[in-house]
Amino acid sequence: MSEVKIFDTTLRDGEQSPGVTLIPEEKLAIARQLAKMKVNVIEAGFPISSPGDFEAVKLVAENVSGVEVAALARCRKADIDRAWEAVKNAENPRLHVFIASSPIHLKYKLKLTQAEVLEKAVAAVEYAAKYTENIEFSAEDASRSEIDFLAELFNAVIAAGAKVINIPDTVGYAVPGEFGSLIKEIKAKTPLIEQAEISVHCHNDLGLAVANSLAALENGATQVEVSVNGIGERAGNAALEEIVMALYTRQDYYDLTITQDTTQIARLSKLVASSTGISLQANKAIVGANAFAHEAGIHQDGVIKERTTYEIMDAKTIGLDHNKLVLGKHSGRHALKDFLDKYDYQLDEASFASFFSRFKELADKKKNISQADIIALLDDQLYEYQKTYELEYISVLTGKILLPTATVRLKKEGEIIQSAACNGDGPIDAIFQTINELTGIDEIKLISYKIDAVTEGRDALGEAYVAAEIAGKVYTGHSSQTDITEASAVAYLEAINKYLVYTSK
Ligand SMILES: CC(=O)SCCNC(=O)CCNC(=O)[C@H](O)C(C)(C)COP(=O)(O)OP(=O)(O)OC[C@H]1O[C@@H](n2cnc3c(N)ncnc32)[C@H](O)[C@@H]1OP(=O)(O)O
Ligand SMILES: CC(C)C(=O)C(=O)O
Repeated sequence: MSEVKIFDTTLRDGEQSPGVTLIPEEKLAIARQLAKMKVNVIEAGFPISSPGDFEAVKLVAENVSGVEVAALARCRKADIDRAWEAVKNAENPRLHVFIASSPIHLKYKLKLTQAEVLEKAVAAVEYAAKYTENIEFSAEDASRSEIDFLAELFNAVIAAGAKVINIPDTVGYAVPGEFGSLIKEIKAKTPLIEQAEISVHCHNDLGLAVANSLAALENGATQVEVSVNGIGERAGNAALEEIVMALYTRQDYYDLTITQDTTQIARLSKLVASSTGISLQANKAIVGANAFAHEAGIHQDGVIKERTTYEIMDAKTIGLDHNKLVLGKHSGRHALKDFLDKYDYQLDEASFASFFSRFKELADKKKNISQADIIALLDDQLYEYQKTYELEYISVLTGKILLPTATVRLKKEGEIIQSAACNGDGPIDAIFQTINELTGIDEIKLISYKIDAVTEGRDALGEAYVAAEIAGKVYTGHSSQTDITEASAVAYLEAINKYLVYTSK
């Protein structure tokens, strides 16, 4: 079994994502987390590109241990000098030099012949070899290059001292079978190939970066270049988490080993998302919010009975606490029952059947059903409660220079009581405090309060949710009204009424 080396380029190619700039301290924090995950190589930047990037590479090189640190350079002496200056104090520094090899790049961009490119590449590797033996050479746009020239180029740079030859699919043009064959052919056509490691660097323009990288690994590549969350130039790079988890999960298929700590993935992904501002789509493989969530009843039933029916990975292996069963329109009885068991609610068969119907009705109406929604629905059914207090009238005065003042009139068992309180941190707080005064229950701790718009437009229904702790137990209330102050007051009274039913038993 050969070991696959994970070369992470989040801090170099990842930072080439449009709109992303990482300050040196952010790069250091990400590099530390990458080292914690035990990636083999961190490409920390392209030092000639700016003083800030030079600083960042230096900071990473001098402060992160247990991992190789690489710096990128064009085939120019000034680039190589600058890259070495930045990376030289790393525990194991690597110089990564590159030049394009495809006809398109040679003709239009570099305006060089193949012979001139070969000469520049060899000269650059020989120059880098003055500093270190740890040299990686990349043939940019390799997948659109002529294979014989590519093999000749690789052979020449290996002779000049390159220890890793990298075969990038720079513009994400290759498809898996083709890219796998390219690696095989390069191996066959490059006489000195045994003296170097073969690396691949795939872009995701056709959504094939991971598939192409895996095809390359199956055909002899042993280093794969990746970025966290797949960020990078244009559509990005092969995603680190997807490559690592594919190799980890499919050990039955691949004859390859990895040495990374997969439990650091979730943390790393969050750190990169927050530092770069590139948030993740919910269905992103491995690290998206839905990657370990199940909503369909048949799937939830399967997962409750045996997790592996619908999960090929355990959420814990990437550092999450657990998977999620999301209750919604597509959920079934087993998932709802599981939720009730978790919260220790016992319902007989008839009550459960009616609760399930009410839950489905709510799910049809509401896009997002929260835990609080279900508990409120359940409370409604469980507490066939007597409404000790009912709202008769409410008025709230508030404004920029006014202290919020609420006047509340309640009906208590046929009798009208009224009070006004001029206090509170805002109009809703003033309402709640006035109700406390009227009911005489003042040891109420508001645990959560939220307002959702149930419908759209100026006449939207507002749904208020209240969870309040009274005498050590939590009671919930909810109410939908066009007036959100009224909805809030009714929801708050509902929680109090439930408490009164409970304590009178
Ligand atoms: C596939 C990749 O991801 S490669 C990495 C790409 N990353 C980046 O470009 C990010 C950092 N880049 C930068 O900050 C700037 O482009 C710099 C500092 C590197 C260079 O800036 P400038 O000197 O102003 O040049 P500019 O970027 O406009 O053009 C690139 C020049 O490098 C040349 N060049 C490109 N690749 C190479 C190479 N591998 N080796 C030698 N020269 C190269 C181009 O032909 C062009 O040369 P010319 O000025 O003689 O026409
Ligand atoms: C510098 C090389 C490896 C690169 O980023 C690419 O070809 O995409």
